[in-house]
Amino acid sequence: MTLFNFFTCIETQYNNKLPFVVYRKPDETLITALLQKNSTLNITKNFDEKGFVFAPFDHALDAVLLPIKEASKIVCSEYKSEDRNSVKTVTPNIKKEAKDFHIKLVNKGIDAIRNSDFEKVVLSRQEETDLRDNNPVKIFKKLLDEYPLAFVYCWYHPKVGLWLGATPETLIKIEGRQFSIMSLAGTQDYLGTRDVVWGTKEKQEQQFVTDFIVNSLKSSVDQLKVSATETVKAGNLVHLRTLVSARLEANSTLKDIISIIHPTPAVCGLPKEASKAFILEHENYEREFYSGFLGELNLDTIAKPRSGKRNIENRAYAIPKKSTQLYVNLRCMQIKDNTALIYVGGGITSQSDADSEWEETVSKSKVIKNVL
Ligand SMILES: C=C(O[C@@H]1C=C(C(=O)O)C=C[C@H]1O)C(=O)O
Repeated sequence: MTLFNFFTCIETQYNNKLPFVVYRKPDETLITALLQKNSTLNITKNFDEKGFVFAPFDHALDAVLLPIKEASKIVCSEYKSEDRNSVKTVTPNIKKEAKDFHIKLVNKGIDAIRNSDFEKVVLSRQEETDLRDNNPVKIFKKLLDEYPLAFVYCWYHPKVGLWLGATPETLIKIEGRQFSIMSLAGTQDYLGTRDVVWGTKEKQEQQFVTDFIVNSLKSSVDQLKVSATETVKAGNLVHLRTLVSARLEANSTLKDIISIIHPTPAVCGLPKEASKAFILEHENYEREFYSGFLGELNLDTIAKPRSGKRNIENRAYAIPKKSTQLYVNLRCMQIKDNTALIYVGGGITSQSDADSEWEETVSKSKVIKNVL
């Protein structure tokens, strides 16, 4: 399909108020869109259908499914970045009350940690920005251009809303029974190199995430492996990242694994229930789908042979498998009329400093503001 036709189909779908998702996976060129043929709001409870899932932060709320059987799938492989002369300087437009509220919130979190209510909590805020242009396809293209290493998406349902983002964080990838989970936390501004020194606060907050993933999964998986921790670039920021991989035991389902790990301490806290209760009580807005997850669910794929040789015998061993690739919904926004609601947060530990945590959310908000 030509580039023009591809984006015209998406615009028509949006104008007709029909649900769709369009996305590009990290470091790939292929863009995929699923266009739902009706406006039904489908929900998944068991994560056993095939389609695209969009799940909220609060796992007590419903996850929306775009079922593959109710959708037309279109792809585009020839997208090239356009030179848009986009203005990159972001004018700070932050209300003093918003800053004061966030600093108070972080200090409340630090006090609760010192009081041993929990060890880590991720506290966030929502920032409103007026849009010069609210065309989702134009904004999606800018996200594609700016963030080639992110999972870039635009998701729409007339009964739910319009969301876009460019997230650096994978929640889980599963092919057959083999899976990997990302532990991503710790943030610094990117200053031209990934060769940076990390403080104990950042190392500890990321270690909390890795330990949580390993400890909560070790009894339901085999062959658990933990990678070395590295510094990764995500737009104007760098983070610490570790990958945990394993095989699902025969009697564990995707639903089991999701309910164990989501929301991870990268977006919620540790322990999960106490930090989540604090978030729901003290943040002054609803996270909805921010820090939830989204992605392809149980799609058919052909598993590649293990050997690098691409010969006929190898192809004979290629096995059809189900593949799930879910991403954490970060560096995202919701568009309502001419306003973008941008969502940003950061991990608070006993060593946090409220002013630095505020600055971290300001840096994170630039990921989205850069494209508006
Ligand atoms: C919560 C966010 O990001 C998460 C929190 C991070 C941190 O506290 O350093 C880093 C990456 C993400 O796991 C966000 O971007 O809103």
